[in-house]
Amino acid sequence: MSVAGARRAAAPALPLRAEAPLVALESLGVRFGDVAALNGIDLAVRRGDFVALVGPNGAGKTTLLHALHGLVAHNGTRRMSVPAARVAMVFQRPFMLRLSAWNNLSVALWLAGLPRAEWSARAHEALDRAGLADLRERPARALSVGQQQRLALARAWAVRPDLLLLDEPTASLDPTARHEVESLLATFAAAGMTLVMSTHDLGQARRLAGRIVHLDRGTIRVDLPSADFFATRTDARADLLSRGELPWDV
Ligand SMILES: Nc1ncnc2c1ncn2[C@@H]1O[C@H](COP(=O)(O)OP(=O)(O)OP(=O)(O)O)[C@@H](O)[C@H]1O
Repeated sequence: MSVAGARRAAAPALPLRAEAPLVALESLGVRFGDVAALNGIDLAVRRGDFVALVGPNGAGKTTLLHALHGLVAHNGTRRMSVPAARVAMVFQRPFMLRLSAWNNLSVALWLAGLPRAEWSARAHEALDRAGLADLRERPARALSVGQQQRLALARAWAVRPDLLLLDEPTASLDPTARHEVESLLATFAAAGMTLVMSTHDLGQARRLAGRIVHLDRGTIRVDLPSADFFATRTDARADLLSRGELPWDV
């Protein structure tokens, strides 16, 4: 069963749909000087969603992730339904402190304000989940890039964010490491985490996400359940194909 399918089977659909969105952007715009990076964005992310943001270079994907996080000045509205919601972000290139893998996790748990009594159990569980238990004492920066990215995901998982934002999380990885990261993300999704991920890999979007948002020049052109996006020959798909964003076999 696909990740989206597993999630549908596990989750009671109606109560989730009835809830207020975890985060909602309404008529949101972001400018950098003369550049309108985002314009008229209406986007509601609900608990348990796995949204893939797709679109060409410069479309506004990273800016939209930052807007969801509340990190950029904007016009329009950004609403979060959970007060003091935890939002975590994972980048294309993992950023590790010059500490052991274990201590990188401990620092994240400390910064998240979690009780010290919980740190050990959370760190063990997160490292196990990421397949890094044997590497816990290694300097994080001495790990391979793929291992560091799994550590970044373990670090995010350990604090149980309400929302996990991922900016092209596999763009720097070889196929094996990419597969490992995708498997880990699938376990996060199956556990009910809410994820929004930018990617240039439409195959990856199809494998992981339940919903595809296609951005172009700062506006949302398509926002569809993944099955509908890939089942229908939308203008967006044709456009992505022509720009080389979408391989022919997806
Ligand atoms: N800090 C900034 N200052 C000025 N312009 C910016 C800044 N950040 C982004 N932009 C511009 O905003 C637009 C959207 O950029 P953004 O990085 O969000 O696109 P993207 O879809 O993530 O692109 P890519 O796929 O290349 O990562 C681009 O025109 C970019 O040049």
